[in-house]
Amino acid sequence: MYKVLVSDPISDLGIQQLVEATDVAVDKNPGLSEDELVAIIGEYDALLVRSQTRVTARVMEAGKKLKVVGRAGVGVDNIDLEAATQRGIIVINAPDGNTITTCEHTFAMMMAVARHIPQAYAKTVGGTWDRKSFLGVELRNKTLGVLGMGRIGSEVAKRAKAFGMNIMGYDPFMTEERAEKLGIKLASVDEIVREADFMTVHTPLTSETRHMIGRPQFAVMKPGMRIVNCARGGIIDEIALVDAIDEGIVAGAAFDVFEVEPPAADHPFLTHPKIIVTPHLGASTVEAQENVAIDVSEQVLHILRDEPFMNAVNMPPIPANLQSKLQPYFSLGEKLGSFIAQSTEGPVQEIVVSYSGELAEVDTQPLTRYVVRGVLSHHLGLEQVNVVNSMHLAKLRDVNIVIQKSSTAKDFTNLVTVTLRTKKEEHVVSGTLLTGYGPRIVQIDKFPVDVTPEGNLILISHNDKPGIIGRVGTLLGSNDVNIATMQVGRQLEGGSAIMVLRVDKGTPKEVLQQLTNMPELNTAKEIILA
Ligand SMILES: NC(=O)C1=CN([C@@H]2O[C@H](COP(=O)(O)OP(=O)(O)OC[C@H]3O[C@@H](n4cnc5c(N)ncnc54)[C@H](O)[C@@H]3O)[C@@H](O)[C@H]2O)C=CC1
Ligand SMILES: O=C(O)C(=O)COP(=O)(O)O
Repeated sequence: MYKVLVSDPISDLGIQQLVEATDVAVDKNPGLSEDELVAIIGEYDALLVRSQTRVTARVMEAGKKLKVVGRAGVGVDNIDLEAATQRGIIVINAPDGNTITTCEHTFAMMMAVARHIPQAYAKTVGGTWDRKSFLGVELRNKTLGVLGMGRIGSEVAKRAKAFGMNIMGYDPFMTEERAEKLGIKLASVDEIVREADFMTVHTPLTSETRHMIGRPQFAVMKPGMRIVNCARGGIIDEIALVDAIDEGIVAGAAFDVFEVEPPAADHPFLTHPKIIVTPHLGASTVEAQENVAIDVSEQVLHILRDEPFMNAVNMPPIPANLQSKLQPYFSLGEKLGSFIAQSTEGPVQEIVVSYSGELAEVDTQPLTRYVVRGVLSHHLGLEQVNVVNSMHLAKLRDVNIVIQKSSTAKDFTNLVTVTLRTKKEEHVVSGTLLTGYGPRIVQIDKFPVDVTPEGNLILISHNDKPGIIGRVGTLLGSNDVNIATMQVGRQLEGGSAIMVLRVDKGTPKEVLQQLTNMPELNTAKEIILA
């Protein structure tokens, strides 16, 4: 039974599929402190959060069984991604479910700041009928600068056009073609601050975006600018903004997010007459909360059940068409890695993965992660290594990963070859997927073979002499080790050769030793492929 902890207020309807899953038990416990979370996280396989719970390195460390942290929303700045990656914990988010909702909140804020709605409301309900103090401005014919043209920024730009606004957009990944399609002008931050009448930010908070609007930008800003932030506190320098308003540069600001949340009681935004605020409500609609909770629950279920999943934040995304090409090779890649690690002695120095045939034409990075996982899990344990942290763990241990590609694969449509170099020796294994037969190991070092990569194997290296196969069979038989299949590979008659035996159960160490002691037999290694 998988245990899932929900530590922020997340839509009940959205997590229904988790609650109803017969292999999952869900506990809801919102509002935990870091210490409280650390105390209980050890028993959970998955953690579901929004933006309040801080999933720190301490929480990850205590989460001994933790496989996935699911963020019902977009921003993952409350989750220590580095710590998650190191521990092989997958972090997923629900990037699409709250786009429209946050875009609509941005408009609510933009119009509220243009027409002084919160200030006018407060005065009216306070008993004062004041029609003079709240002269507003129209959006029509004004220029809107959008910093960050991702999901939300693009939706904001589309809607702003309906208001008759001219739009300038800045995003490092925005192409001229896309800008043209959206009917906006690509511009730099500098151009936007100098020319726009309204500005809205929709980037994540990163070292690059922190204070991207600060004193130098306010210094050259078009007077009368109105600024909206429904993305992350800290993208706009809060103190510099207050000064810019007081100096008459900025006419008003609408903020949904703060550098520190909740803000201190004496935060200048809370009392400034030209700043309006909401308490991080961008994603807070019934629809968005259901959407993000449904999306994240679905992916968490996949991860817990070892099924393919989407939206991992600490792993590069795999496009769907690539996923369908690579998926069948994931298990083969991991088994080749595991096979070669078990058959090669000494500390690992280099893993060379060669892809030939059609595989050489696609991005095989995701498959390489499986191969590396296979190699490292032999040394570090299967629990420690997964496809999220396999490359990271290899790098930490100074293991060099080399990728080679060749468009021809001799007799096969595709071939994956893994060479393992240790301080002591070097071995090679190749595998493929045979249509109708499934995965096969087709070469071990220089010997062609045909081995199904599963179960308990014994890999023997020997000299090709009469009688040796019989003696191996007799020894195993007399020790109650039943041989299911046997493959022999050699290059030249009487030369060096290998034997791969599939046996029904594990082979005791003493038996392997007795095999190794046989004349004409060089090594005998047990290889277990799950
Ligand atoms: N207030 C709220 O409740 C909510 C806030 N958000 C926040 O809104 C922001 C945007 O969300 P999405 O549009 O879904 O993300 P997204 O990932 O689709 O878009 C972010 C865009 O910012 C761009 N970007 C990154 N660095 C940049 C830089 N230095 N300058 C300009 N652009 C840069 C990226 O290229 C990307 O296109 C995130 O910070 C997210 O956490 C999202 C949902 C709700
Ligand atoms: O999705 C995001 O990035 C948000 O900021 C929404 O945060 P929330 O889930 O409302 O705590």
